[in-house]
Amino acid sequence: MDFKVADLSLADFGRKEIRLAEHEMPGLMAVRKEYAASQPLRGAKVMGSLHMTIQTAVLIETLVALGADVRWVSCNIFSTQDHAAAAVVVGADGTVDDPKGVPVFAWKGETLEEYWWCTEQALSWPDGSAPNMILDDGGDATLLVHKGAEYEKAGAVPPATADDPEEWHVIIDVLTRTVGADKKWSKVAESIKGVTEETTTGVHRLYEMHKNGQLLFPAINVNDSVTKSKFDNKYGCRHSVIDGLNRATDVLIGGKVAVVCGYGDVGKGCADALRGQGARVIVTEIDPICALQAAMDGFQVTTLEDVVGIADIFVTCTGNFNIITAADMAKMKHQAIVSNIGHFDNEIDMAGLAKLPGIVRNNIKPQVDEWIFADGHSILVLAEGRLMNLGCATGHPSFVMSNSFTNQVIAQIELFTKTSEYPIGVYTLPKHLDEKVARLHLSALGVKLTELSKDQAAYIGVHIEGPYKPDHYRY
Ligand SMILES: NC(=O)c1ccc[n+]([C@@H]2O[C@H](COP(=O)([O-])OP(=O)(O)OC[C@H]3O[C@@H](n4cnc5c(N)ncnc54)[C@H](O)[C@@H]3O)[C@@H](O)[C@H]2O)c1
Ligand SMILES: Nc1ncnc2c1ncn2CC[C@H](O)C(=O)O
Repeated sequence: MDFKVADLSLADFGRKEIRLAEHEMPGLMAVRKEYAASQPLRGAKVMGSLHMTIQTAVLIETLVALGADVRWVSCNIFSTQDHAAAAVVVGADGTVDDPKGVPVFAWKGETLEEYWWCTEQALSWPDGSAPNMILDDGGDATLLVHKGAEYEKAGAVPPATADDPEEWHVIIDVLTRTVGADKKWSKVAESIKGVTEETTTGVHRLYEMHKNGQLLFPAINVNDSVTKSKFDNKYGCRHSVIDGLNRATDVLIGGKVAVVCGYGDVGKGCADALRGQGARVIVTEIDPICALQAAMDGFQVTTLEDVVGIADIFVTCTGNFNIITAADMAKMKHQAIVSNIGHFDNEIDMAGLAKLPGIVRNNIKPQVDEWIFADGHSILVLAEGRLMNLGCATGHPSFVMSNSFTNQVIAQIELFTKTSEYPIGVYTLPKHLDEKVARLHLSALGVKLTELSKDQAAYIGVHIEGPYKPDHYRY
């Protein structure tokens, strides 16, 4: 079995934490039980590109329990938990000397070249065959397949230019090496029945590709299951943004001024958490509705320009780019903390910061850098601008990821077993499946649902067993 992880001897530690996590992931354990006999993913060859954490290990082993053949990478160079990766490779029945688990290509602290090498490895099986399903988070695996097929069709790979980001140069290098007469990427694209996408930014990429007529296979937007984005994005970040700040800096948050850029699902969770720690939280927004929500939730809402010189902590969560520029950072207080919890690292202009005259990078510890400006003052940047809850901490806890990942498994089953019902396009799961995911998580929290009477159901126009809301309902 081919794989590449940091240290296989960490497998025993990882297995212990996977066992604890299973207890906190009732949705995944329930679908393992529900589908154990029918094996709906038998024949599925799933390439996964999603943060290689203990929670993801439970997801991977659920896919395998349902019959899937899986290969895995992380979707971020800092988010892998090495003991989780080791445990997945070794497997529950294997040993370090005789691993019987799943091929994983991931370790914490990958270079960009290594990251894209890992993605390339996981997209091809040892026998030369290709995956027939992708489970993506952010869309990097989907991007590599699409660009490879596009350039094979065009007959050439365009060179990266000096203005292109460093990562695009790395991607072009991979494609220049692999695009050729054998039509490797076109065959991969033809083999794939569909992709299930985890996150907001990845979903945005899918809708853009489909709008431009470029999408090569159907996609399920897992992010917009209510039991994903209104839970993971909000309550998950509410938990893990503080974890990231504490593990990175141990700075007191109470009494400080914190700026949250973006008041969507993630921003709502982050602002709530920072206020809970006693910070005075200021929100920036472009959307009048989200800005009004923030104001009515009691937050000051203003522009970054107004507060960049007085704030102590910055958290970007917009899914947009260049939210905090190098010029902004130069104006910040001494030892202000700058972080991003959005999917990609382009929310903070790290390239612009590194180019400032006289700037000095002083590494404090892994994923914590002091950047010292020519005038002598400095700021602390977390995880090199990459998502700090996974770069500086361990991401969301298991229970909230169980909601997200139960949606992922259901989406994989939908797309793999009912492909003909999904012509190329981007879909969300039907509401009854969303409500099913919620139901699977209620008893663990001691929830006792009220039963609708027949008359009440008729009165509000729903079936007793649901769905309980129309598709246009906003939770
Ligand atoms: N780190 C994690 O664990 C985690 C979890 C879930 C999602 N995410 C990522 O976090 C990001 C945000 O996700 P979301 O679900 O909250 O998205 P969202 O679309 O719900 O919220 C983003 C908000 O940012 C606002 N915004 C956009 N540009 C802005 C700008 N220039 N200034 C201020 N506000 C701006 C938008 O109006 C929107 O309200 C995405 O990249 C998503 O993939 C990360
Ligand atoms: N613990 C986690 N394991 C895997 N992925 C995680 C974890 N915490 C946050 N994430 C990020 C995925 C999240 O659903 C997203 O939308 O980015």
